Amino acid sequence: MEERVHDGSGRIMVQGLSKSFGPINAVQNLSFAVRPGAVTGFLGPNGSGKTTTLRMILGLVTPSAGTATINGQPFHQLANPARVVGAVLEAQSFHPGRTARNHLRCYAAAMNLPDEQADRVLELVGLTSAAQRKAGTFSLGMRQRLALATALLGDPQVLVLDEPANGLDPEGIAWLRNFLKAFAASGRTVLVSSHLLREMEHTVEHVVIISHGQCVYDGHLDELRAAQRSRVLVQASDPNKLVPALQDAELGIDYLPDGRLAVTGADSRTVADLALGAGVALYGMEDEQVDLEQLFFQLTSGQYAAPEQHPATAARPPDASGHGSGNGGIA
Ligand SMILES: Nc1ncnc2c1ncn2[C@@H]1O[C@H](COP(=O)(O)OP(=O)(O)OP(=O)(O)O)[C@@H](O)[C@H]1O
Repeated sequence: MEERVHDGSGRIMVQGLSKSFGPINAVQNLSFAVRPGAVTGFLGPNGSGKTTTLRMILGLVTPSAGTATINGQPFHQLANPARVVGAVLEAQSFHPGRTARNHLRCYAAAMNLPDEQADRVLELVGLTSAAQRKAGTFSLGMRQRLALATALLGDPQVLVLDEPANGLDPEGIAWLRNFLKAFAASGRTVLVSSHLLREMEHTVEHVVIISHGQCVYDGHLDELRAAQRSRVLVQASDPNKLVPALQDAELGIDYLPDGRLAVTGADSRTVADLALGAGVALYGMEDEQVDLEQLFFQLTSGQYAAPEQHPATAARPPDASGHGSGNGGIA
């Protein structure tokens, strides 16, 4: 291929980005950075503002406030955007009667790229054997691959994908995971949205989680994992007597609606010993493990009580209201 446009930082910077549609505040004061070399997951439930944010990054929606830049420039100021950013937004439509190869050749011609580039990207996405098939006969998973191939035509430095795993079977998801990881490992930038943390758990290193258009977590997935707290759920004969003993031991206590206490900071044996010391009988005890999926649900439903802040890290756990400052971790 001729001249490459890989000389920029490859960074996506979102600063104070907001978008309202009439009374709907789809995105509110959102800030985050996406760096090359790792896959960044942009996670949030349906309707949390992911697509609107990605469309603002790609210059398709005008922000109500704030900025989004790629390589330090707004999308519309990039000299050759298709060579800098490849994007797949929602399920794309293809001319049903056109073969995959011809579809790609049309786009390659529009970008001034040689025909051979079509075959190169078909191979990259594992569609070589379907090159002569009409796009109208493709399964949803194959259409996702063809959309990705289209995004890759310009050999971009940055990939932005909106829910690319939708419609993929487990094998397709595994393939996508390996592809995105390898793409990022080659020093490029990947921002990929999903409403399912589980789907992205093994793909992404860095996560930006949004809820109601606001950032609730921006940091490494490993640090989010470390923030998982297991709790001991205790049914005590006299909770009012047990609570001071737990407080003296500096343990965390939540009151559950069913009358049990949820204790953090100690294992069940320690809690049992403290109850014994306080002369309180225990009618039941249960270890509760909070998995990543639950944590994601708690973060995005706004009911999450924050773990201790990790001062030395850029990770930004939410405040007690379940919402972060919205200024997630800009370096
Ligand atoms: N063009 C529009 N006009 C009016 N409201 C819109 C428009 N686009 C998005 N919204 C609203 O903005 C909010 C955020 O939508 P957005 O599509 O960005 O969320 P999302 O996280 O991508 O969700 P999904 O995964 O369901 O696409 C929603 O309440 C949506 O209804």
